[in-house]
Parts: sequence; structure tokens; C-alpha cells
Amino acid sequence: MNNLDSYPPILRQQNNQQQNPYEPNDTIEDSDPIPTIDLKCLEHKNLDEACKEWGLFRLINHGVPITLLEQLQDLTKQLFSLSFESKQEACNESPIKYFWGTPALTPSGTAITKGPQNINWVEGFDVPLCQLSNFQHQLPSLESIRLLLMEYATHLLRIATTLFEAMVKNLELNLKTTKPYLSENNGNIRVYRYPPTDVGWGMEVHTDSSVLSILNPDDHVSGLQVLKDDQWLTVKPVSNTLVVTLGDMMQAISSDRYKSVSHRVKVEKDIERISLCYFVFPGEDVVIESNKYKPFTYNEFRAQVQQDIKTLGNKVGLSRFQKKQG
Ligand SMILES: O=C(O)CCC(=O)C(=O)O
Ligand SMILES: [Fe+2]
Repeated sequence: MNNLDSYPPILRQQNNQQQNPYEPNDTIEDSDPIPTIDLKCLEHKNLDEACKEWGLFRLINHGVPITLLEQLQDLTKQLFSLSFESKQEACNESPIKYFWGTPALTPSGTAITKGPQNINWVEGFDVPLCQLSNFQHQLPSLESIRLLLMEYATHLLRIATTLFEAMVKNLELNLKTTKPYLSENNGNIRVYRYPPTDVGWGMEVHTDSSVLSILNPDDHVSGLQVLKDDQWLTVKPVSNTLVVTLGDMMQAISSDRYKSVSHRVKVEKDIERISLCYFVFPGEDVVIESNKYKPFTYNEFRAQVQQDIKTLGNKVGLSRFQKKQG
């Protein structure tokens, strides 16, 4: 099978005669000063600085076996190389949703379309972690991924918990318990492939809605870019290293002392890229209280984001919940 047949039809256009409407005018700094945090010897001060200054860091000594990370990457490649139709069919009546062109999904997994002019150059599987153990798949590569993701998810929750507890301590927050802020019921993993193109962005500029996001990026192909002091920096892939991003919920919990970092994904002209991203959210009924925002739950936040994407075409985010000044 031609590799092109494995791409969703709308993502098969690889070269554009016209000027790329999304090509950035801003400069991209090639040096890579992104902070690295060592999970085994966690330095609270370094973590605090990375959260305040960057909202993103590399994570080493994370305890996920490198074989598991590599197997996940290999299986992801195999899964995506199947025909578009078989990927679609495999997810009929499954809690795993196959999507393309947009990462914004409703709670039931349907893509929120924003109009053809600004589709994201990405296809993916959205995997709700709480349902992973409840079903089996006929498609062998999807079934193998499901089993690996079950193992991977326990590592991710362990990592998120360790980091979040350290952040709460650094912020001197008075939370009775941290568990409800990292709800196992709401966590999900998205497995992505970015087909090559010079037409558009893999993912446009955004902040994640999560508390924390943990990315297992392609070992060989870069693409993730992060905004730091008005400049875009490329996060270069480093083997056996995860990338942690602070999301909107973390920014709110910290009353804006930590930031939910703006980032985007650039697609290569001639090579595809894969990545796996884990998102963890507060439980349904957890009310986020902070100095900067009116009390709100993650459910209310998510509903507002979906509403804004539908009506305005983009996420407005935390500013919707800001307390009035004065
Ligand atoms: O694929 C990546 O490198 C980043 C994905 C991302 O930013 C997201 O899923 O929110
Ligand atoms: Fe993101």
C-alpha cells in the first residue's frame, strides 16, 4: 500500500503552490535552553523556576522503561501506516476515537470542526484511560497499543502525582489532598501522526486545558515549538526524555504564578512525525479556587472552550473566568 493511502484524504496534499497561509513571520530561535528536571533527584527550586519561567520542561530519570517508550513509538507507527479506512473502521463502536484535522473533541469524542481553512495537519487516536481495560480490539496493532498504554498510564499517573505534589508544596497551597486534581476518570492519551506537508500547521498555537500534559515525542523528528519571551523555540527531541507542559488548570490553581505555556507543532515538508501526549484533569466536581479566577470546575471550563470553538472558531480559555479587577 502506498503510504499516502494511509493518510486521511484531506491530508494527502503535500506541496502547496501558493504561499503557506500559516507560515510564521516570527523568528525561530534554534538554540535550546529548555530546562531539564530530574525526577529521581527532584530539585524543588529548579522545578519552581521552570514552572514560573517556562511552563514547560524536559523530564529525565522518569522511571518509564526505555523499551516501553520505544515499543509505543514503534506500534504507533505501525498503527498509523494502516489504511485510512481500516483505522476508521477499527474505532467504530469503540471508546477509542480516530480523528483528523482537529484535536478539539467533544466529550463523546466527535471532532469539533472549525471550517476547512484552518485544519490541523494531524491524525490521531483519542484514548480515554478509564475505559482502557473494558474492551478489546480486533485490529492487532490497536489491541497491542491498548495493552501497552495500560502499563504506560500507571507510569504517567505516578509522574504527574510526584510533580504536582512538588508544585503544590512549592506554591504553599493548602490542598487537603492532591488526588482529585489528577482524576484518573478524566485522563486521556492522544496518539498523533503529522503527515508531511508545507501547507499548514500540525497544531496551531494553543495552551492545553489540562493540569499537566506529558509528551512522548518522536525521537527523530522535531516539531514542537514553545513561546518564550515573545520568541518561538524548537523543542529538540532527546531520546528517553519526556516533555512536561503545564496546562490552564495548573495556571488557575497557582493563581497565575505558574504558566500554561503557548505552544504549536510545525510539520516537516518531507517526513512524518509521531507523538503521544497524556493529559490529566481535575475530577468533575472539583472546584478550582484561586485569587485570580471565579470558582469553576473543569467541566464548566471544558464546556466554555467547546462553545467558543464552535461559535468563534477558537478557544478563549482562562480569561473567560477571570475575576473582575478592583
Ligand atoms: O505533538 C506534540 O508535540 C504536541 C501535541 C500538543 O501540543 C497537544 O496535543 O496539545
Ligand atoms: Fe498542546
